[in-house]
Amino acid sequence: MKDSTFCHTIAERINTGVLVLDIEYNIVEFNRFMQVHAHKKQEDVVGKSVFEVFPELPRRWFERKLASVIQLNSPSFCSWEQRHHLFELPHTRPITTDSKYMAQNCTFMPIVGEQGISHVCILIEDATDVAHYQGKLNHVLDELARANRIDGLTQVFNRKHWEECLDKEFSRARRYGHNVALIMFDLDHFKKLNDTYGHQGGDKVLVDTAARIKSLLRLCDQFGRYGGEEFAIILPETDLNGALDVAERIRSSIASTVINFQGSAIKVSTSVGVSVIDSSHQRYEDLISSADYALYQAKKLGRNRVANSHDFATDAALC
Ligand SMILES: Nc1nc2c(ncn2[C@@H]2O[C@H](COP(=O)(O)OP(=O)(O)OP(=O)(O)O)[C@@H](O)[C@H]2O)c(=O)[nH]1
Repeated sequence: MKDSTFCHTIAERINTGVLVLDIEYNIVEFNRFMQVHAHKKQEDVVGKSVFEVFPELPRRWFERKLASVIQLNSPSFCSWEQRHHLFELPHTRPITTDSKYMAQNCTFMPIVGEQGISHVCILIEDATDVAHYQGKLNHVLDELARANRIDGLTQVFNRKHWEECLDKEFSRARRYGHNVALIMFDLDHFKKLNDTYGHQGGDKVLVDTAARIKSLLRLCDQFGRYGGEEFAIILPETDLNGALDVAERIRSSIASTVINFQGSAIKVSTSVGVSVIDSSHQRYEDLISSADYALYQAKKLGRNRVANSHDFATDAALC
């Protein structure tokens, strides 16, 4: 068998597209894979410009790619991750993918003739399965990353992630001398509420309360569930007066809202502790302790109220 016949037989049988162009972009070779997937016959495309046969090709990009392959006399690769596909070849997989076209890995190879590079061979590999499963994997990884950050019940940050946010915000504020305020609030007599309406009733109160408070906050505020029925909010670039305003808004919103659960109208209140970064806070945990201490004072003073740690600074230092 002659070399060219040998090569032609291989090109016809491999499960990869083979497209050979001359340096004027005219099609010279169009193997069976291409004929089947592009639904075009060899005799209808050979001799025609590749841009006429595949008008969807990104012409400028394609011309530059071929120019560099020819100039450098070196192969070049374009993966489906860079460009999902070059040629609009419908895929034949009985699976749902984001695109109706075959994902492609394309290799561009210079072919050297007697007078230098005369042609460029493009190998087109079907990467639809890989792209599909990579997409699924990315989706699962995103979900996992989200589950790692979000509290499953209330859909606000979980404690671990919220503390990581506070750690960063606290370091930034200390370094640049900026403000950062902390609000911690805890629903009052929640045990009694659970006893009266059951755990499901308690859960509904937590979910509704978290959603309502979230809607009161700015996008840059970081809202987390600190534990049980206790929540915490980081307010970047916020001074004491600003934080007290937000705290009062939270308190009054919770106190004035009725939560409907299985025909019952549940009313709940909250005690709120506020603290703003100052020189006594060496670590972010110190800021949490201050806000928590203020929250404890709000409970002690009768609940359904806001207290700030700066009013109890001396007491706190004694604790
Ligand atoms: N429904 C429900 N209850 C929870 C959840 N996490 C914690 N709790 C309950 O919240 C209650 C908290 O009770 P306590 O710590 O005694 O506080 P409290 O009754 O709210 O009293 P004060 O905070 O002093 O006003 C406990 O009964 C916990 O079981 C949860 O995810 N769902």
